[in-house]
Amino acid sequence: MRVGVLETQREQTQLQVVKVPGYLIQKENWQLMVDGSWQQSGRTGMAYVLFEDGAKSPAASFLLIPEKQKRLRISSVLLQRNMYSVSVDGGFAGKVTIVDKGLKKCRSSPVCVRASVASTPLRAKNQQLKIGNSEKTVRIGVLGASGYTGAEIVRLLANHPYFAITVMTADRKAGQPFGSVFPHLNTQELPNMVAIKDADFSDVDAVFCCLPHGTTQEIIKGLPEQLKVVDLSADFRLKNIAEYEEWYGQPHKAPILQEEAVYGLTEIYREEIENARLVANPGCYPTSIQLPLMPLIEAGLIELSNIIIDAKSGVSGAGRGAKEANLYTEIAEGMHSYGITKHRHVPEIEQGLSGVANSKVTVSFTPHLMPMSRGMQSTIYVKMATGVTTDDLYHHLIATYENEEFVKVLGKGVVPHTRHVRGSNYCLLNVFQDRIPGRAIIISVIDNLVKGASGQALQNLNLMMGFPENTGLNYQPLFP
Ligand SMILES: NC(=O)C1=CN([C@@H]2O[C@H](COP(=O)(O)OP(=O)(O)OC[C@H]3O[C@@H](n4cnc5c(N)ncnc54)[C@H](OP(=O)(O)O)[C@@H]3O)[C@@H](O)[C@H]2O)C=CC1
Ligand SMILES: CC(=O)N[C@@H](CCC(=O)OP(=O)(O)O)C(=O)O
Repeated sequence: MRVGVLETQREQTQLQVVKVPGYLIQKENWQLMVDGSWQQSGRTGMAYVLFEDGAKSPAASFLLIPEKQKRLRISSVLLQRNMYSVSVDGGFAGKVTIVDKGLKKCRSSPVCVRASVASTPLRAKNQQLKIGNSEKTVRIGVLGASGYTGAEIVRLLANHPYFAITVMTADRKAGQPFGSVFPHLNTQELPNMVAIKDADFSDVDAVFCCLPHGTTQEIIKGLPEQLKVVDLSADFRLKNIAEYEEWYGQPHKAPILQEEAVYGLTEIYREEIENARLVANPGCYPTSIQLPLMPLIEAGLIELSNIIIDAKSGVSGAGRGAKEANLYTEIAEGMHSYGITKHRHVPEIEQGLSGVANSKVTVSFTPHLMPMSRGMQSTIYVKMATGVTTDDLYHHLIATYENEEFVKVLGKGVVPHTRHVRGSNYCLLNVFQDRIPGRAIIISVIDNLVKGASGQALQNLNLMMGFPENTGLNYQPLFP
């Protein structure tokens, strides 16, 4: 059954409201049908869902070919509200139809469906720039493919319909076939790993830079300027160069690029990331900590002082390079703290929290190494603002993340475990009442290699290239 139709012309940005009283769109049956032609045939078009508050989320991407009709399934998580609109861009002229195969009468209030087409020439041009010259596939370089986060990028891209790896680099393992370094990914057809100096970037549109911090700045500086870059290292995360030099003990070698870099905490800085060329992917601890704390601080629900973070990481967080401290005998059958009072993620966490607070926030942060290969938990102790309850914190986090695919607040009292996010891009959160009146305990878990590194990096590159940010990331966690 048809519930909304819009005829449009190129360059038109027009909303048409179609009211369907007494009906609720069943999200699992909801489809967009586009029927028309595109100015930029052979490129990728985007459908967005626009929410009442002005927020805009990519919903589906599709190849712009002059086909008669195309049905697009919209990511269902975006359709949990009753009112939204849809925009399609990429230089489209034709007809958009919203189709609901399972339209059912519902008991709730009347629903409005708005259909729109936004297809200005500028949008179409941006889309063209984003995708690269006449290619429908984005050509990807993975720098540091022989490391843990590099391999995780390769694993995730195996399911990506638009990204294809054309260049892979390694240092000590340069020259070795990727499948012999990581036999679990042996079935993929991949280029050989080469040293960065031998890599040919003429066949690359975007790179994931999975190199140790300190080596990264000069390497990114040497890349062709048109490449989009997501840097997984810490080299571009701190806005203040002096602070970088203080915490990382070395001079910054690319301060101009530092100014350009956008901090890639996807759910918080989505719009800046969409328009960025260079994204500094957050550290794993800062991801697990800022996702719950930033909205609570911004809303004034917790005090800025007395934030205590007890965090724990799996050993893959330290990378694949051999280090005495990471030997089996040093890690197994026990746990220990490290970096006490001086871990380099402290300034990154404080930078993010201070930014939303508009004043300096300091935290007590102690990381621990756990005898597990992947996973991360941050247990965060906070003092609530006067009159605020743990229910207020809980409901605020629910409201903040209700339309997010990868950040989930669990049901009341349900404890997030690291094993609930293993191999997936989820961050699971919950809030608990402390025994001490006025205080609350927040628990946040991620997989350090996915949401804490390569998964979030892919989320970011999807946005930078104009694709739905969940593309290639629909992995359910491995459990048990
Ligand atoms: N592991 C994690 O959970 C997270 C890591 N990060 C960050 O991501 C980056 C990569 O981490 P991870 O994959 O764990 O690290 P690994 O140590 O596992 O891998 C490092 C990669 O970089 C290559 N490499 C090392 N030195 C050089 C060099 N001088 N020039 C060129 N290539 C080099 C290595 O090649 P080869 O092996 O052939 O020598 C390898 O491919 C780091 O900056 C890390 O801090 C961020 C968030 C989480
Ligand atoms: C277990 C372990 O050693 N973890 C790493 C953090 C991993 C990470 O996020 O590192 P970057 O900031 O370099 O990206 C550490 O504590 O240094």
